[in-house]
Amino acid sequence: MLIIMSCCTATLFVSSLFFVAREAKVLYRDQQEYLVSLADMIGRNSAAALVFNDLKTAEETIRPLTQKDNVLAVYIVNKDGRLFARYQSAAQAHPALPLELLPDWASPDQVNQAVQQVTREEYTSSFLSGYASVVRPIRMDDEQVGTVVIHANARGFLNSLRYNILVALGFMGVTFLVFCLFSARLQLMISAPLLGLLAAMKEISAGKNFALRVTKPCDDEIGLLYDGFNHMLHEIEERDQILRQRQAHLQQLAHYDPLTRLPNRTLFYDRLAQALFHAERARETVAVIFIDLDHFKDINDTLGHRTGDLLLIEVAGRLATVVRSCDTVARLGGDEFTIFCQNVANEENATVVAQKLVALFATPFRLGASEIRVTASVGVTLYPHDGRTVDELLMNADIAMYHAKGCGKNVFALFDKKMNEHASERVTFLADLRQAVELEQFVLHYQPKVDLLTGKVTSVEALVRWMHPRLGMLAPDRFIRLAEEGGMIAELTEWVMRTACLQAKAWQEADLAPVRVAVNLSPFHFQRQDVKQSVCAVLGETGLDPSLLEIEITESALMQNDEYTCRVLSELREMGVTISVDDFGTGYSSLSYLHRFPINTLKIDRTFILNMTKSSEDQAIVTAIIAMAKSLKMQIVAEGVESVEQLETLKDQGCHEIQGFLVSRPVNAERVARFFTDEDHLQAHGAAAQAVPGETAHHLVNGGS
Ligand SMILES: Nc1nc2c(ncn2[C@@H]2O[C@H](COP(=O)(O)O[C@H]3[C@@H](O)[C@H](n4cnc5c(=O)[nH]c(N)nc54)O[C@@H]3COP(=O)(O)O)[C@@H](O)[C@H]2O)c(=O)[nH]1
Repeated sequence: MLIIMSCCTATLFVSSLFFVAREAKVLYRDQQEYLVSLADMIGRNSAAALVFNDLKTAEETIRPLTQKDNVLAVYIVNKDGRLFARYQSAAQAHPALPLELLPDWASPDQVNQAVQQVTREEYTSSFLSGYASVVRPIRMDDEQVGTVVIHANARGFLNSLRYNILVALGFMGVTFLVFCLFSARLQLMISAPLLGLLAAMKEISAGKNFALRVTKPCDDEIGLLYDGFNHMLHEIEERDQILRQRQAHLQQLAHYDPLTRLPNRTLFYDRLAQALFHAERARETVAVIFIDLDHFKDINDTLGHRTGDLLLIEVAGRLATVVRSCDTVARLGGDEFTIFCQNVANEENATVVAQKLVALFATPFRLGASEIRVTASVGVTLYPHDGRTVDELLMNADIAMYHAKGCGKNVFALFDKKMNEHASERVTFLADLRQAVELEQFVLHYQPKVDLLTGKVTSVEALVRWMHPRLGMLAPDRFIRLAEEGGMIAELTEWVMRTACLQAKAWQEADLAPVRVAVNLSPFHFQRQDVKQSVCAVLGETGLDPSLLEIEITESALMQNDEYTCRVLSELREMGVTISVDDFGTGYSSLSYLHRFPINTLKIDRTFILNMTKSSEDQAIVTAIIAMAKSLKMQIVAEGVESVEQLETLKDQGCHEIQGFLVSRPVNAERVARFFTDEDHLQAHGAAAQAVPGETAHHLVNGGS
């Protein structure tokens, strides 16, 4: 704008200057011509007066000039060079003129000098100084008879010049003003849309609102610029949306459990830390609750992971109904859930929440067509009483939960400092077990299975015991689960299998009747290890005939990953190994499902045998299992037979074999070998049963052990 305005102003100035100068020149010429014509007219009129030395006429000639207010002085000089006639204006101030200074009797030289002086440039063309003069000869018949000198002021010329300059300046000013207005308008036309764009850009970048759009003011280049801007915004908005979606997804993944959509461990820790911070200032109590489902692993193993997942989702939904909106329910992983409740008034209130949580599991979970019963063990700890940090509180809630599990599950426990001792005991116990596996601090006891028709021992079950250096001989219930959790079960099972096979081989070599030995396989081990490979290795190592090895797997192990299970069992069967299903009836398997597996034997769980004589339902279950197994051409073993009454009922039902304290408790290898005779081990019980069944059974149990 400045450059354009400067150029235009300069152009205007130069052009105005040019026109003013041109006008001045014309004015000057007009003025000159006027004076010359005036002088010539005086010369013509006074020529005769000069010739005839008629002063009066000459003065009359110049008198009209005195009326002209621009004429300052008029001099007529005769041919002798003397001042003949003169007129000098007294009214108008003017500088001293050369002839004015001369007296009437001045000599011709003086007059001539003065005339010469007037003739000189400064007096003839000094318009700008405000005066003009002309010197013209007076002629008569081509002879110069005198000279006329006129002095005039150039006020008219100067006024005209001033007027012209003023007009030019006025024109310049108006033009400049119009130009300024026009250019301002022009600038507004260009800059207003750009400023609008700039304002929109600032608004968008401040509010990060990329959904905003600008309305284009015209269809020219600026309109195109607006279109481009909107297009750019559209692309940014799209990318922004994708970015936000991805960020939200990442946020979700980072802070929420994808299965249950509950907060995960990270978010729970974060929220609990904040809650503790708040509680510290407000002097409030916070309850931290740890919930673990009982036997969830079995459900997962038997009904599959899909069902397990559905159950976890249902559990998550139920847990959320117990707490307030300000509390947080989270899933730490697996079947472990945590809750913290803010501003809990006292321990009683925390107890109420824990009771409600346990009660939540009283109603079975309906998953599709099936109904699942699951319970939970709940541990509760309180801030600040039991701990001040997130880690401490969670650890104590976990300890309390383990304590609840130890108390028989499906209960809650409030943290007590004494529980810490139990927890550290567990850690010590785990370390002991690890060492025991390394040092092979175990022994095997064997329990015979007896054929109900012949009364002879068909096989023995190898049952492991831990010879703990401090605690003495420990039953497997005390350490099998721990070995599974501690990742030692495969090593332990291999030891059991190798020892049992070596023992069976030893019995065979001692010319005892060949007895099959049964080994328990943990479902954990079965699913995660190459079972076939370890069985082959042990058989190869010990040289035992595969037909003398029996593998017992639980019903739950059978149900998980059935394709894999079926393949492994078939391979073992092909090798000649006998396959038994342990604890049958406790799982969730459909009876018709069994025929798909290469199973030799079903072992009816001892809980059914125990109640069989008292409960008609258990009796019916046993009858059904026996009938079904027979139709599938499977061998039936009844576990936990303790009384003659049970023995007789099983006989009547057509059960094939029994195992239990009635025959013998699990005993060491030497003692169990006494059963490997042709003797009918049931005959005595039959007779005894007639007499004093309870006593006989008791005697045998003790004797067997
Ligand atoms: N994975 C492995 N599991 C094993 C191994 N050794 C044992 N176990 C499992 O531990 C559980 C407990 O075993 P245990 O304490 O040895 O108890 C066995 C018997 O003593 C008991 N039994 C036998 N007869 C009776 C009876 O008449 N009454 C009664 N109350 N109990 C009786 O039953 C246990 C054997 O049961 P089962 O295996 O189902 O045949 C137990 O689940 C073992 O399986 C191992 O090496 N690996």
